[in-house]
Amino acid sequence: MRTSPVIPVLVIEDAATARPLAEALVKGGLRVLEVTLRTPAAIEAIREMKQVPGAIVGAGTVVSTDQFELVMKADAEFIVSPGLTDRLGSAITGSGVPFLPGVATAGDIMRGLDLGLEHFKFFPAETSGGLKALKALAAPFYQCKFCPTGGISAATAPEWLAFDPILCVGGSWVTPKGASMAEVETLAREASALGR
Ligand SMILES: O=C(O)C(=O)C[C@H](O)[C@H](O)COP(=O)(O)O
Repeated sequence: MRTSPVIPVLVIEDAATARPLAEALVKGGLRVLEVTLRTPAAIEAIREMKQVPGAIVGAGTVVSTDQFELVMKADAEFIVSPGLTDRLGSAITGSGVPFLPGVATAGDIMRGLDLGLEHFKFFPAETSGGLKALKALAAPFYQCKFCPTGGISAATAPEWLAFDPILCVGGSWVTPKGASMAEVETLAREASALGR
Protein backbone atom coordinates (compact mmCIF):
# COMPACT_ATOMS: atom_id res chain seq x y z
CA MET A 1 0.00 0.00 0.00
CA ARG A 2 2.96 2.32 0.44
CA THR A 3 4.62 1.41 -2.85
CA SER A 4 2.60 3.89 -4.91
CA PRO A 5 -0.29 6.24 -4.16
CA VAL A 6 -2.63 4.62 -6.68
CA ILE A 7 -3.44 0.95 -7.31
CA PRO A 8 -4.91 0.65 -10.80
CA VAL A 9 -7.98 -1.60 -10.83
CA LEU A 10 -7.75 -3.52 -14.10
CA VAL A 11 -10.46 -5.26 -16.10
CA ILE A 12 -8.67 -7.22 -18.81
CA GLU A 13 -10.68 -8.62 -21.70
CA ASP A 14 -7.78 -9.98 -23.74
CA ALA A 15 -4.75 -11.56 -22.03
CA ALA A 16 -2.60 -10.56 -25.02
CA THR A 17 -2.92 -6.92 -23.92
CA ALA A 18 -1.86 -7.68 -20.33
CA ARG A 19 1.89 -7.51 -20.68
CA PRO A 20 2.09 -4.23 -22.66
CA LEU A 21 -0.43 -2.74 -20.22
CA ALA A 22 1.67 -3.73 -17.22
CA GLU A 23 4.79 -2.36 -18.94
CA ALA A 24 3.07 1.00 -19.54
CA LEU A 25 1.85 1.19 -15.93
CA VAL A 26 5.23 0.26 -14.44
CA LYS A 27 7.02 2.72 -16.76
CA GLY A 28 4.61 5.40 -15.55
CA GLY A 29 5.54 4.57 -11.95
CA LEU A 30 2.62 2.35 -10.86
CA ARG A 31 4.04 -1.03 -9.90
CA VAL A 32 1.20 -2.50 -7.86
CA LEU A 33 -1.43 -3.87 -10.22
CA GLU A 34 -4.82 -5.31 -9.29
CA VAL A 35 -6.25 -7.64 -11.92
CA THR A 36 -9.97 -8.11 -11.26
CA LEU A 37 -11.51 -11.54 -11.74
CA ARG A 38 -14.30 -10.02 -13.76
CA THR A 39 -13.25 -11.51 -17.08
CA PRO A 40 -12.25 -15.00 -18.23
CA ALA A 41 -8.85 -13.56 -19.26
CA ALA A 42 -7.94 -12.49 -15.72
CA ILE A 43 -5.93 -15.56 -14.63
CA GLU A 44 -3.84 -15.60 -17.79
CA ALA A 45 -3.42 -11.82 -17.47
CA ILE A 46 -1.96 -12.24 -13.96
CA ARG A 47 0.56 -14.75 -15.32
CA GLU A 48 1.49 -12.42 -18.21
CA MET A 49 1.85 -9.33 -16.04
CA LYS A 50 4.08 -11.18 -13.59
CA GLN A 51 6.67 -11.42 -16.39
CA VAL A 52 7.11 -7.65 -16.34
CA PRO A 53 10.10 -6.58 -14.23
CA GLY A 54 9.07 -4.41 -11.29
CA ALA A 55 5.38 -5.29 -11.43
CA ILE A 56 3.68 -6.50 -8.24
CA VAL A 57 0.58 -8.30 -9.46
CA GLY A 58 -2.42 -9.19 -7.35
CA ALA A 59 -5.93 -10.46 -7.90
CA GLY A 60 -9.04 -8.37 -7.27
CA THR A 61 -12.73 -9.25 -7.01
CA VAL A 62 -11.83 -12.46 -5.16
CA VAL A 63 -15.12 -13.45 -3.53
CA SER A 64 -14.77 -17.21 -2.91
CA THR A 65 -12.22 -19.71 -1.60
CA ASP A 66 -12.31 -21.42 -5.02
CA GLN A 67 -11.24 -18.18 -6.68
CA PHE A 68 -8.58 -17.70 -4.01
CA GLU A 69 -7.11 -21.15 -4.80
CA LEU A 70 -7.21 -20.38 -8.52
CA VAL A 71 -5.30 -17.10 -8.22
CA MET A 72 -2.73 -18.64 -5.89
CA LYS A 73 -1.97 -21.15 -8.65
CA ALA A 74 -1.28 -18.15 -10.91
CA ASP A 75 1.09 -16.81 -8.19
CA ALA A 76 -0.93 -13.69 -7.40
CA GLU A 77 1.11 -11.64 -4.94
CA PHE A 78 -1.80 -10.10 -3.05
CA ILE A 79 -5.57 -10.48 -2.84
CA VAL A 80 -8.26 -7.79 -2.92
CA SER A 81 -11.92 -8.48 -2.35
CA PRO A 82 -14.90 -6.14 -2.45
CA GLY A 83 -16.11 -7.34 0.98
CA LEU A 84 -15.17 -9.58 3.88
CA THR A 85 -16.61 -12.92 4.96
CA ASP A 86 -15.26 -15.05 7.81
CA ARG A 87 -14.83 -18.02 5.48
CA LEU A 88 -12.80 -16.24 2.81
CA GLY A 89 -11.00 -14.09 5.39
CA SER A 90 -9.84 -17.13 7.40
CA ALA A 91 -8.62 -18.94 4.28
CA ILE A 92 -6.58 -15.99 3.04
CA THR A 93 -5.14 -14.81 6.36
CA GLY A 94 -4.18 -18.42 7.13
CA SER A 95 -2.11 -18.53 3.94
CA GLY A 96 -0.03 -15.46 4.80
CA VAL A 97 -0.58 -13.75 1.42
CA PRO A 98 -1.29 -10.00 1.77
CA PHE A 99 -5.06 -9.44 1.81
CA LEU A 100 -7.02 -6.22 1.35
CA PRO A 101 -10.71 -6.89 1.97
CA GLY A 102 -13.41 -4.31 1.36
CA VAL A 103 -15.14 -2.69 4.33
CA ALA A 104 -17.86 -0.06 4.51
CA THR A 105 -19.10 -0.28 8.13
CA ALA A 106 -17.76 -0.53 11.68
CA GLY A 107 -18.95 -4.14 11.82
CA ASP A 108 -16.96 -4.99 8.68
CA ILE A 109 -13.81 -3.54 10.24
CA MET A 110 -14.40 -5.41 13.51
CA ARG A 111 -14.76 -8.68 11.58
CA GLY A 112 -11.38 -7.87 10.00
CA LEU A 113 -9.80 -7.10 13.37
CA ASP A 114 -11.03 -10.51 14.61
CA LEU A 115 -9.01 -12.03 11.76
CA GLY A 116 -5.92 -10.01 12.67
CA LEU A 117 -6.31 -7.53 9.80
CA GLU A 118 -5.69 -3.79 10.07
CA HIS A 119 -5.46 -2.81 6.40
CA PHE A 120 -8.68 -2.44 4.44
CA LYS A 121 -10.12 -1.30 1.16
CA PHE A 122 -12.93 1.21 1.79
CA PHE A 123 -15.48 0.19 -0.83
CA PRO A 124 -17.50 1.54 -2.55
CA ALA A 125 -15.79 4.71 -1.34
CA GLU A 126 -17.81 7.56 -2.83
CA THR A 127 -21.25 6.02 -2.44
CA SER A 128 -20.51 4.80 1.12
CA GLY A 129 -20.32 8.40 2.28
CA GLY A 130 -17.00 9.45 0.81
CA LEU A 131 -14.12 10.89 2.77
CA LYS A 132 -16.47 12.21 5.47
CA ALA A 133 -17.65 8.65 6.23
CA LEU A 134 -14.14 7.22 6.25
CA LYS A 135 -12.95 9.96 8.62
CA ALA A 136 -15.76 9.04 11.01
CA LEU A 137 -14.92 5.32 10.77
CA ALA A 138 -11.17 5.81 11.10
CA ALA A 139 -11.51 7.69 14.41
CA PRO A 140 -12.37 4.68 16.61
CA PHE A 141 -10.27 2.35 14.45
CA TYR A 142 -7.17 4.55 14.83
CA GLN A 143 -4.85 1.58 14.23
CA CYS A 144 -6.28 0.82 10.77
CA LYS A 145 -5.06 1.91 7.34
CA PHE A 146 -7.22 2.24 4.26
CA CYS A 147 -7.25 2.14 0.48
CA PRO A 148 -10.51 3.78 -0.67
CA THR A 149 -11.76 2.52 -4.03
CA GLY A 150 -14.90 3.13 -6.07
CA GLY A 151 -15.70 6.42 -7.74
CA ILE A 152 -12.28 7.99 -7.17
CA SER A 153 -10.64 10.00 -9.96
CA ALA A 154 -7.41 11.89 -10.59
CA ALA A 155 -9.28 15.02 -9.51
CA THR A 156 -10.55 13.64 -6.18
CA ALA A 157 -7.62 11.37 -5.23
CA PRO A 158 -5.45 14.15 -3.69
CA GLU A 159 -8.12 15.00 -1.11
CA TRP A 160 -8.33 11.34 -0.04
CA LEU A 161 -4.56 10.91 0.01
CA ALA A 162 -4.17 13.92 2.31
CA PHE A 163 -5.92 11.98 5.11
CA ASP A 164 -3.26 10.22 7.15
CA PRO A 165 -4.83 6.73 7.55
CA ILE A 166 -5.13 6.48 3.76
CA LEU A 167 -1.98 4.88 2.36
CA CYS A 168 -3.19 4.69 -1.25
CA VAL A 169 -6.35 4.79 -3.36
CA GLY A 170 -7.61 2.34 -5.97
CA GLY A 171 -9.23 3.19 -9.25
CA SER A 172 -9.91 2.31 -12.84
CA TRP A 173 -9.38 5.82 -14.20
CA VAL A 174 -5.74 5.10 -15.11
CA THR A 175 -6.77 2.63 -17.82
CA PRO A 176 -9.79 4.10 -19.64
CA LYS A 177 -11.39 1.90 -22.32
CA GLY A 178 -9.72 2.35 -25.68
CA ALA A 179 -6.69 4.21 -24.33
CA SER A 180 -3.36 3.67 -26.06
CA MET A 181 -0.38 2.39 -24.07
CA ALA A 182 1.22 5.85 -24.37
CA GLU A 183 -1.91 7.39 -22.84
CA VAL A 184 -1.93 4.82 -20.03
CA GLU A 185 1.72 5.58 -19.30
CA THR A 186 0.94 9.31 -19.07
CA LEU A 187 -2.05 8.70 -16.77
CA ALA A 188 0.09 6.38 -14.63
CA ARG A 189 2.84 8.99 -14.38
CA GLU A 190 0.31 11.60 -13.24
CA ALA A 191 -1.22 9.14 -10.75
CA SER A 192 2.15 8.10 -9.33
CA ALA A 193 2.92 11.76 -8.55
CA LEU A 194 -0.32 12.27 -6.56
CA GLY A 195 -0.10 12.84 -2.85
CA ARG A 196 3.62 13.51 -2.94
O1 LIG B 1 -13.79 -5.36 -8.83
C1 LIG B 1 -13.51 -5.22 -7.65
O2 LIG B 1 -12.80 -6.00 -7.03
C2 LIG B 1 -14.03 -4.13 -6.88
O3 LIG B 1 -14.11 -4.28 -5.71
C3 LIG B 1 -14.45 -2.90 -7.45
C4 LIG B 1 -13.39 -1.98 -7.96
O4 LIG B 1 -12.33 -1.80 -7.07
C5 LIG B 1 -14.04 -0.69 -8.22
O5 LIG B 1 -15.20 -0.91 -8.98
C6 LIG B 1 -13.19 0.30 -8.94
O6 LIG B 1 -13.91 1.47 -8.93
P1 LIG B 1 -13.82 2.58 -10.05
O7 LIG B 1 -12.46 3.18 -9.96
O8 LIG B 1 -14.91 3.53 -9.68
O9 LIG B 1 -14.05 1.89 -11.36
